[in-house]
Amino acid sequence: MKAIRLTLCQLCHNDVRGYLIPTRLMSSVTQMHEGQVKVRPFSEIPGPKGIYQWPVIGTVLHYKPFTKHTPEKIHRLMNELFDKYGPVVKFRMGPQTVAVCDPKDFETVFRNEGQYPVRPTLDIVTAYNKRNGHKETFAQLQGEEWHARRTPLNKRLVRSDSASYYLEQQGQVAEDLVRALAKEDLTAVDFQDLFYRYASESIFLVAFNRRLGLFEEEPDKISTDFVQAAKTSTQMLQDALLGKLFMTKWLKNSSYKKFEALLNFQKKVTADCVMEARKVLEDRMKSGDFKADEPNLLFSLLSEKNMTDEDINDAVGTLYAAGTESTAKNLQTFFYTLALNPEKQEILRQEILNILGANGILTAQALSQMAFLKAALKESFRLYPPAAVGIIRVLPVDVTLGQYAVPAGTQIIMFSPRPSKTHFENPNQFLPERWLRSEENVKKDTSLGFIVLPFGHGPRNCIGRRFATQEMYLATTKVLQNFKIDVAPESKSTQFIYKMFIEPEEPIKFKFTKLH
Ligand code: HEM
Repeated sequence: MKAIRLTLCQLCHNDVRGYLIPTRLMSSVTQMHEGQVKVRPFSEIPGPKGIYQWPVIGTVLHYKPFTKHTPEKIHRLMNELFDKYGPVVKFRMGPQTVAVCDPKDFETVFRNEGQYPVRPTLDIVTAYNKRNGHKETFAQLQGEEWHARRTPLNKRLVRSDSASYYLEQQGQVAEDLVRALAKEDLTAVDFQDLFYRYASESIFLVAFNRRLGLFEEEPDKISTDFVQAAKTSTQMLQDALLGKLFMTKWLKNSSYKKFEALLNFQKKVTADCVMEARKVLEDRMKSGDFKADEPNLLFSLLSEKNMTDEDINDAVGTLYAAGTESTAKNLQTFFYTLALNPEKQEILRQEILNILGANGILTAQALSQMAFLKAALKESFRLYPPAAVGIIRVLPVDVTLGQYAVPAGTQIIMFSPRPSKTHFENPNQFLPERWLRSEENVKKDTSLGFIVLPFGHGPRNCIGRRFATQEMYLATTKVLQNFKIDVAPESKSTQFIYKMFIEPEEPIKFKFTKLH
């Protein structure tokens, strides 16, 4: 089962002979180890052997009915492999893969990822784009092509003030969420749906300059159809990531046709919304009401000479798609963590009330003072890592991981959920305070800074991280100003699974009790 396509060739799997590091490798290794280190060849990396190393079958054999594991619980499989084989494991996850769990190795990988980090892509998306004559989606590209498409977005999404421009508008969405949570008799599924609507509405207004209206009594049909199409296609992408739709690369089977129809519809709505925004922009330009440093993302992209309409549609469509489930699911997990830890929830509420009062609105200045809020979210990310195998790289150079030589072109998984538990005192406790004192800890060992990486790291990290955190801060401050968060007893031992991002095995029965 080849779930993942590598765009760099995998020619380099020949063993590295000789036990001392060759001179051309030393640059990457000497940063990590002093003096000459004995390096063992790639062939000696421990892991399942024999048939487990065969293409397709080697991956399939890790899961039911051959083992007790399922792709959604890949974190358990990974932990089992590390328990058995040590901190560097070679196994099949699609291609032959090396998985590491030591933050020192994460540091080595990131220091060697180069200017254009390579992350594996999804075959079904590439097949769709090729079959329909579209350019490849920017998040699927590699090398200079990826860089050229990411650069204009970086400029507008990653600057510290890029998200704060939307604070007020996104704050109104947080108020809609609070009103919806105040309704009685909401079920566990309703809560899940509300978090989804919140994330969807918030990022849609950034990407398309308008509201979807999902909190209205009767949302517009186009909006609900668009959201449903995005939800279903994201679920299909999750299946593809877990290796379930690999035939769609070769066959236009029924799954592929469904995916194609969903994407065609989303592309049409996206193009209509962007065209509408272009008309508004043209009017503004005619009346002289447009400056070169426009802070509005869509207007700013539309005024960029180096971007075609197709590039812009792809960029904002990708931001919407990548920014919905991710934020919804992680917001839900954060609320769950706060519900299980009422004393910490109270400390956080007091911080919010001290800075904002009972009804105040979050501003960039207020946010800069909320150290406990930021520490609490980081600690929630540590306890419940957003993605199990979310950070993967294929390096352009050979490196040494642990004591093993890993050739360029190998798929490398950095499994951060494990050091999130092994490298911290009282790892199962929710202790936001540990991040308030973290400066000195991080100074002691730089690799510790590579453990809790909810948004990845380096030039290819999550481009939407400022928006994701802003939306989570907005929702949390508004909700804690208004409610006490609790969960029903049966949800207190919720197990989490991964479908691209973390989600509860069963929907969580939240209880939002009004404070006033
Ligand atoms: C809590 C919410 C989110 C989490 C946990 C998350 C996590 C991640 C991670 C782990 C990566 C891979 C990074 C790497 O390989 O180093 C990523 C990539 C990406 N994320 Fe997010 N993300 C979130 C929200 C968002 C939002 C709101 C947007 C859009 C506004 C977004 C857009 C993207 C895009 C486009 C990429 C691919 C970037 C590229 O390939 O250049 N994400 N995200």
